[in-house]
Amino acid sequence: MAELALDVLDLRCSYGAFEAVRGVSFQVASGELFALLGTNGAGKTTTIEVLEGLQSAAAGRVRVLGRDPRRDRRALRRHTGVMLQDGGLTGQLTVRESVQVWRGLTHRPRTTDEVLDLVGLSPRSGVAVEQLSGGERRRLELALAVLGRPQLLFLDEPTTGMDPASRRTTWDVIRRLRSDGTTVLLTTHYLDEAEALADRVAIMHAGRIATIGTPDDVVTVLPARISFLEPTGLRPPELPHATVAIDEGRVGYQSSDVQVDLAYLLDWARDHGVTLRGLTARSASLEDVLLDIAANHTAADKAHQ
Ligand SMILES: Nc1ncnc2c1ncn2[C@@H]1O[C@H](COP(=O)(O)OP(=O)(O)OP(=O)(O)O)[C@@H](O)[C@H]1O
Repeated sequence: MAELALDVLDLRCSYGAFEAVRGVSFQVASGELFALLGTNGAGKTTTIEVLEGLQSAAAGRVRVLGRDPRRDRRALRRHTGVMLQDGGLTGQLTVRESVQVWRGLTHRPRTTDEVLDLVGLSPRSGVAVEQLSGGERRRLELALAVLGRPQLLFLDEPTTGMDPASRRTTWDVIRRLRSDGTTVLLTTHYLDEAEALADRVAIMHAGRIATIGTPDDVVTVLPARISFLEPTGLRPPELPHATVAIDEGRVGYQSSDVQVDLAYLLDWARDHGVTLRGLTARSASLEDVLLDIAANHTAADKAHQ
């Protein structure tokens, strides 16, 4: 792996007697966009707070840009940008004034025009923060996080409250930052966001990393899905590599060889003169993987409590 921006080895964190992070290890290369995903209470925020130097680890070794995030917090602050879930903006200031205030606190900041242009807020520069939409507010928080051209950017739920168009604009900004060489650690509950943006993802559950890899690799552990509306008066066929279930008028197959099964299904439909209405065939998604992890780990988690 290229130079490491993040290096986490066997991290453990506790709140009193409760161990919230139970031996987490991962590495993020410089310039990589890495998404930390998981179920509620999985330990993502705790892990990120350790990386940001806000919390101490109970055990393990953590390096951020080669430094100890707790001991070297001040030095690291120059090289990292943090977009928090509630960025502490002042409602009466305009967008431009907010950026100007933060510029005064930032080492070698971008110009106000550059950063507003980057996040698409130039047309809103004279508007008071309290009059911004939720999505515009998140984009202003993103502008403040990248004001100091950070090497490493922490993005915590960056598109919460945004409509689809605003999300796409924000994705483009994040992609641009990444292509300029910024390392990004993203957390999000929108799994399509991780699919669209991340080079690699880790899915945490109950204090551990359940799976890690590229989005494509992570989803291959589960079968692909084929589905269509149930044809009237005809039993759907058995497919060579799939199991089938019918739910509320929709036929759903889970297939370990989607190409062979789909060809078989289309032959069957032609031979029987059936139109497969609403036909879809797709790989498993990150959401399928997360749901599977949550369902299958439940018994083991209970044993730990
Ligand atoms: N200050 C605290 N005191 C006690 N327990 C805590 C504290 N903060 C977090 N926890 C517990 O630690 C576990 C991990 O919490 P954490 O916030 O890191 O999870 P998360 O993955 O970020 O969850 P979410 O997606 O719901 O925000 C949870 O069971 C949570 O209840």
